[in-house]
Amino acid sequence: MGILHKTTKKRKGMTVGFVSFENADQLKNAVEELNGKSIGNKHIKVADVLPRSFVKKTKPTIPEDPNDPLLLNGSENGNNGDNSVVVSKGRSVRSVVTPLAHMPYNEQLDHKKKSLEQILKKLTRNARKACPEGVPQPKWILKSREIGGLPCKLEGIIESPLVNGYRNKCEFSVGYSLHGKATVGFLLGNFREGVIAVEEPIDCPNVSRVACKFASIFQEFLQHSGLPIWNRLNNTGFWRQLTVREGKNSGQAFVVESLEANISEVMLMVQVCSVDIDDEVVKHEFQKMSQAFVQGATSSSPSLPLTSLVIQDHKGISNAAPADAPLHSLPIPNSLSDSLQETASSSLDTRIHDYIGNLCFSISPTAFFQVNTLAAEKLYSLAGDWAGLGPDTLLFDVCCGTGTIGLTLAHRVGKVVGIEMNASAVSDAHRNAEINGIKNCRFVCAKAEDVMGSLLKEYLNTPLEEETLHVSESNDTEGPVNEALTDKLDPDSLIQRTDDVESPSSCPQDNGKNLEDPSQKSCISEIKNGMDALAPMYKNVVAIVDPPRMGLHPVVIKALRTHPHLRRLVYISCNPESLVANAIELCTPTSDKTEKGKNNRAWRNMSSAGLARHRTKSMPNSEPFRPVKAMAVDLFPHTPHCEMVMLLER
Ligand SMILES: C[S@@+](CC[C@H](N)C(=O)[O-])C[C@H]1O[C@@H](n2cnc3c(N)ncnc32)[C@H](O)[C@@H]1O
Repeated sequence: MGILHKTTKKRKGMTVGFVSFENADQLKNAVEELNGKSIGNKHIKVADVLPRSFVKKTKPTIPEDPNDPLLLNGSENGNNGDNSVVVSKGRSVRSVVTPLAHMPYNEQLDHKKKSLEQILKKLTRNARKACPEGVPQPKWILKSREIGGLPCKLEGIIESPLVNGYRNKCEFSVGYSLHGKATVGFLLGNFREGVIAVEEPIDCPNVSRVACKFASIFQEFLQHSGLPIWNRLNNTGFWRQLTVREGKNSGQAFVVESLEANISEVMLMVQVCSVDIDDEVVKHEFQKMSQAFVQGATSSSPSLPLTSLVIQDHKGISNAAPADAPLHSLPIPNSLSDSLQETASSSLDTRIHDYIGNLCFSISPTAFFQVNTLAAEKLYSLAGDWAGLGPDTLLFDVCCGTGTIGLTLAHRVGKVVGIEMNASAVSDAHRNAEINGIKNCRFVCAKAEDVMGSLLKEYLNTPLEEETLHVSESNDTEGPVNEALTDKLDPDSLIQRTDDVESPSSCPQDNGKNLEDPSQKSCISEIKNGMDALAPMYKNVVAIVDPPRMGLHPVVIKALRTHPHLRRLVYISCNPESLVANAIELCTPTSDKTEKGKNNRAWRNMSSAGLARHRTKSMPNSEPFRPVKAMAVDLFPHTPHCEMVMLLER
């Protein structure tokens, strides 16, 4: 009907469907247009969605994405503003956020290993089912019976060097507690379940004392603030979320016995929604808030570091702000104590730093960085060891964030090509290469699905047709891809994104430091304007992929699978289900009778593995990879999550 909206959802057989909108205007217009309209002999009735009241027996919600503190909070949260919070009896914030905390750590590891084995078996089962008729089953499937149905050996799980207080980043929701008190902490469940109560994080063993303390300072401040806290039932209010990011300013050895002594930088990012609020009032509140943070930090014993204070202004319904949500930094008042005067002078430097091995990483407020730095170091070194690197290796670091994997392995390879869609993370990656004196890395700011094919071709020294740079393989995509990945490519989009890339010299946090590396502005234009001048024929082409929770885009999988020179692929994943789904597509044999993808909607009800099986039917005939070995690294003690690494070869 041409009605603008964000998503629609209706289960088969249900007479009720759900429509969500980008903004209040869209919603208002849809209500006016739709209410009472007839479809066939039925009339549409529009009603508000009321959260179901919480049912006692509901299973505790396990946060879905350990790296995304938003989901650590519950992906949707809220309070109803009148303090009549939905009661979730018997739940504690500790059991929601850290559901394994009641087990000794070695039992937690056993528990995770068993559940990973179950997930891995899906790879064997689905690849066996998807193997085309007349094509022999690969050896790894036949041999799987000898190892209990696993596609390859699960070599174990590497424990986290730090078990408590390991998170270097926490996003605390602002809401009302079960007792109606304005609270800064974690949700007791998610909005979908009707749970909107927020409780203090004090009992969550994965949160550091420093982060807890800042949450409590902010909570105290909110009791006296003149501006309202965010109400998720009607999407109004001002204060939404507090992110605490911790960093180090020197690479000296980590002292496990005294965790706080290792933290020398703290960035606080406060998310607000300033719509319809007078600028002067906002300014005054921010001043009071900065004072409160400084006062709280200096009066703590020992005092807490506070090096940057950032405001993120976000109007959207969920707290998940887009990467381009406006950010501005607030000066940190240098009154109160001498120790803070020093930090005040650097208050415009809105970044934190962390160390992996002996490399320093400079991280901007919204860029991804693994939340457990010491365990991440183990993860990256495992991935490097399995990747079979050498001076003749070209390493693709797919979904490279701030460049962590590529930069830590750069000294072991000929060249690193990193691909990342978040412009500030790419800018950080360039800066990180510069500050660590690393010269053999190139970072491309784009969605991997838009450039993977072109980059692989470039390093094969195959001349690229001008059009292929624009067309992108995503035209072949069939069936579902995650919403975030369904962007239609417009011919100019690649060029557009190049311009979006923050040039380090114009970066407000740059303190005037001009990093004169032309490659920093290169991005897609570099691919277009004649490729890497030196693009030699690397003997050994390896990819380490570390995609977000939903896994790799089908176009990226196809590009990796159909590139004959790519013999080894190391897949890192925080979601073993999507790793398995992607591995089904990478490892299932194909035949020369490729089916054209049918444009039916049956995929809507398919599991991720079923969907992957379906996609293998239209994979061009190509040599499949085989799973060689897998290993987990526990980055998230006390939660059911861990990172999984799988080596694929052919
Ligand atoms: C799990 S993080 C890994 C980052 C990095 N490898 C690290 O360990 O710090 C996933 C990264 O993928 C990026 N990303 C998400 N979708 C992407 C896409 N379609 N193309 C390229 N990068 C993407 C995110 O911005 C994020 O930085």
